[in-house]
Amino acid sequence: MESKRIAAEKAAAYIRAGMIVGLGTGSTAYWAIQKIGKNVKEGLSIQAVATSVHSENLAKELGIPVLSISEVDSIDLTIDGADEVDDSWNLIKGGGGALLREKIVASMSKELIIIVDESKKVNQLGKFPLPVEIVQFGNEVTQKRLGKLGCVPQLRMSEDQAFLTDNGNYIVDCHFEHIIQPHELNTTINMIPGVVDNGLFIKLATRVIVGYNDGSVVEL
Ligand SMILES: O=C(CO)[C@H](O)[C@H](O)COP(=O)(O)O
Repeated sequence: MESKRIAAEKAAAYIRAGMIVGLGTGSTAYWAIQKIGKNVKEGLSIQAVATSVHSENLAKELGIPVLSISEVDSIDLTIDGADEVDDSWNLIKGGGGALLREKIVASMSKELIIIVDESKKVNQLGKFPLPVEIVQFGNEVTQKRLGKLGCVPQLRMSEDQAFLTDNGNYIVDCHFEHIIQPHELNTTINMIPGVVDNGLFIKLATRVIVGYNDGSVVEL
């Protein structure tokens, strides 16, 4: 908890007045949104774009002005969490189910600061199941095709129903264990009909900030 908060607060220090700021999703991004809300209350003038309905609601509760994605052409700085970060700063994201909006916002951002606690740093991606957002139509065959890529696909459930993203789609968590060529896998997955996008974020992060349990925080 503390390691996530300190990473988030270090990232928030990069925000300058007048910026359009992308707000990530998850328990680490939560702390960034809290800090931004505090700064806004103290007079910082920014506008934000959120990566999920949940983050948007939180931002509004804290008094952060939120724009719709349709109102912006580009974003100055986005702060978001990740489920895994490798040595090349490639990421697995989507543990919270927000990968599609997160990837769209990341791709529009001049700077993407990833904030993680130390448990998220890995040498190779893949231990964390890779989330893939798929449309409901034909989802059974899409899941089978994902399985042929060498993973065990598992439809994400919420209680006894399929989990639905903010976009009304399903998430399949693909258990690979080892992802050797993340760039190629990203392309291959996204070529499957029915796949909307997947949680591999390749060469999108411009800064990674890691919070440690001993209270230290390191920018990679
Ligand atoms: O990609 C995400 C949500 O879709 C999150 O950034 C990722 O799951 C990390 O979450 P947390 O900070 O709670 O560990």
